[in-house]
Amino acid sequence: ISTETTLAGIHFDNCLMNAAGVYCYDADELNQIQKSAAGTFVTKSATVVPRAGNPEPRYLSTPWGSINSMGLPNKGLPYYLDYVSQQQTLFPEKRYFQSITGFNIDEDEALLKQITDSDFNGLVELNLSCPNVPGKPQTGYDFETVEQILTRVFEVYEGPLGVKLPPYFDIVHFDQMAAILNQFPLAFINSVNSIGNGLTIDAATERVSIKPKHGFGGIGGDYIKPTALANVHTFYQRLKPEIQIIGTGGVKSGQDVFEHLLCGASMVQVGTALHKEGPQIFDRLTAELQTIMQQKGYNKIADFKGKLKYLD
Ligand SMILES: O=C(O)c1[nH]c(=O)[nH]c(=O)c1Cl
Repeated sequence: ISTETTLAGIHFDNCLMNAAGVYCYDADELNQIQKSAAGTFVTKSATVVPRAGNPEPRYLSTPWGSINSMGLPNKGLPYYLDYVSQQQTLFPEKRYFQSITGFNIDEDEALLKQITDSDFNGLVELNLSCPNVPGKPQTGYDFETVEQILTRVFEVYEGPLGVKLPPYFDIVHFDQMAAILNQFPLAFINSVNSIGNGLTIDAATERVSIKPKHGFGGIGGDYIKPTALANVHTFYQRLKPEIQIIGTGGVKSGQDVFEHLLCGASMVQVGTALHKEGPQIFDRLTAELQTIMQQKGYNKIADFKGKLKYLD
């Protein structure tokens, strides 16, 4: 029973990994993922200059998930490129993900040029769910800007690259985004990022849970699994087969992993549940997935990937 997978022609021993932002801020956290049963890791989204991020409290775990307005705290791209370079030397056969996000198209280009000029041999995850120009929606919801960014990205970068997308909720938006994405030689899309601008409150103190943005933040965990599965499956139906899908959102059990794969994901990321349980979660998720596969008579992911059945 194998939970290995292939993405962009690259083989990973396990289809499970962390979601950007969780257990990937610095070398200490990344080492813990590296030592875990995860097949690989992705770094915290790196920006042109290091960022402290928003004032705390900026993350809260709730019974059904999480809310966060971290504000992109990160060590800056050079730090992560150095770390990954070390790991590439230690584990020459493994490939890692570098998440990046610019605050405009020129920053995206600058980040990609830095990666090109380094010895990075992994995959780039361009985070489109980041704050955009004030007065415009986040980049992932600004379709013209997405098209402009991807045009520029593929003029300057030649390695395997995918985009991290926010969740969509309208079928026409799925159609519009798929039409844009299918124009480009993307290695993958990662669907979904947190559901933006949720609000959790403490009824006892009558206060919001986190400090930034008057308590508004991205929602993760159980709350978002139905949205995540719908996004994974809708893009699986619409994207050209060369663009594979990383499924993210609401994964905390082997069954959740199975459901993402059934919807068409080739790789599955874990965020909120990893934050709660720690990197040993990957042992549990792998074992639970293998048990489900065994019970169903599946030996490998290809036996069931994308084979969700309809009732019609
Ligand atoms: O506040 C954050 O750092 C953050 N938080 C998220 O939930 N998703 C993101 O893409 C980012 Cl960049």
